[in-house]
Amino acid sequence: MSRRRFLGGAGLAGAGVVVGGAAGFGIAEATRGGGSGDGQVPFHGARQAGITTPAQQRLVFGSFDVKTTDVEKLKVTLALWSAAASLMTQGKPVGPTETAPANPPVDTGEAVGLGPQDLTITVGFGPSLFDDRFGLAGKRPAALAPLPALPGDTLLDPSISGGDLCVQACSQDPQVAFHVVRNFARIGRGAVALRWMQEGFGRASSTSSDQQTPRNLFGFKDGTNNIKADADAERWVWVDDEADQPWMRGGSYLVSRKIRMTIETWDSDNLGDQERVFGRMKESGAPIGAQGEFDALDFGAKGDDGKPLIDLNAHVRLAHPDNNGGVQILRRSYNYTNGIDPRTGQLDAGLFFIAFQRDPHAQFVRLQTQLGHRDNLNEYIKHESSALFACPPGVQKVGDYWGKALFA
Ligand SMILES: C=CC1=C(C)c2cc3[nH]c(cc4nc(cc5[nH]c(cc1n2)c(C)c5CCC(=O)O)C(CCC(=O)O)=C4C)c(C)c3C=C
Ligand SMILES: [Fe+2]
Repeated sequence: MSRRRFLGGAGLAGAGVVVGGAAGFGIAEATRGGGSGDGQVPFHGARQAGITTPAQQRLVFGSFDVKTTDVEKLKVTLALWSAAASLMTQGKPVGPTETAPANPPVDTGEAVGLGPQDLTITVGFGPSLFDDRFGLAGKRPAALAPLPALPGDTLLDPSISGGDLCVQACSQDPQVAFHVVRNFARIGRGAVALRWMQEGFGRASSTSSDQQTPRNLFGFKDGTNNIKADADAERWVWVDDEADQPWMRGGSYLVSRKIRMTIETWDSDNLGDQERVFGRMKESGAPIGAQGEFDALDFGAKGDDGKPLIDLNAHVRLAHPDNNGGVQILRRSYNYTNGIDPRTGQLDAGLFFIAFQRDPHAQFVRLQTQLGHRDNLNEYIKHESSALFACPPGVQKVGDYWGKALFA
């Protein structure tokens, strides 16, 4: 298929995907809905949704390997995905669910009638996409160099790490989010294949001051000191005009870490120690020694015994910008459970940690190096998977596609 043909939409129609027309633009003013499922987050825009968008309740995250070595097929897949995403974020199927009885329906059907549910679909490119298969080696940004080995990485499982492409689907409804990854896999069959997938529930990071701070599976408020102001996002999340690779301007880098939490051990720990681990009070979320959740952390405060109120290896002390040269990240994590670990009979559950930033090496790596060495929390967690993706700027209009400037 020629470049002109697929950019003209012939490829989309040929693959059975209805190309989103001008209807996709009419929702620029759409509001985020309540419980009715009709909340829409605009898909088209200079920046991808699903990064600074207030975190929805549910996540389905898919990592894909590219199976073709034909760059045109890869581009067609990304164009098909972009057209399908425009439709799904409006609550529409990606094509007819009723076809001739002899043919499979184009849309798989499970999201019909559920509404858009604040769906956002965020796509990223892994470092491995920039090997010698697609002629992209010279276009890999310095910030997309693979993550170095970090303390605590010894238990990482390569089969659930990395990937050439990622899709982060977030929604208020789990089936709407699942529908995205399933249909992306279906649309891309022959060109891409799912490598690993992770579901998440109960957003475990507050990303907006309008949201009540949610709790992680250890029962602590998570996201209190997250990036919430636009100015901080400009400084720490979005790649700006000085980027070494122009195609990433307006994008962001996503780091994911599946972090198993040893819940049974945690549940037998006493409350005082649980609070010492984080440096915050469990119920209120306040820093130890303070009253309110949003009170400042005072790392110099000492108790009657002369010891620091916030332990020297407390998670919040080690992760705080004051102790990391000012560095911040935008956390957008979700709780997860994959049932019971058959080897131990214990809960297989934890935090699917997602962070967005403009430079993962200067930000995530710096934080995790310090946390991995000293964090009190390490006694109760295991990092099981790791991935890094460059999320390009947004798809601006119908006919454009994720990464168009990369392939230009
Ligand atoms: C490398 C970055 C981080 C990893 C990995 C990480 C794992 C992790 N965190 C919690 C729970 C909490 N984290 C909290 C704060 C916090 N965490 C990080 C970074 C990582 N966390 C940062 C930058 C911060 C903010 C520090 C600050 O500025 O004060 C908190 C406290 C509440 C809050 O501010 O969000 C909790 C609770 C878990 C359970 C976990 C791995 C499973
Ligand atoms: Fe944390």
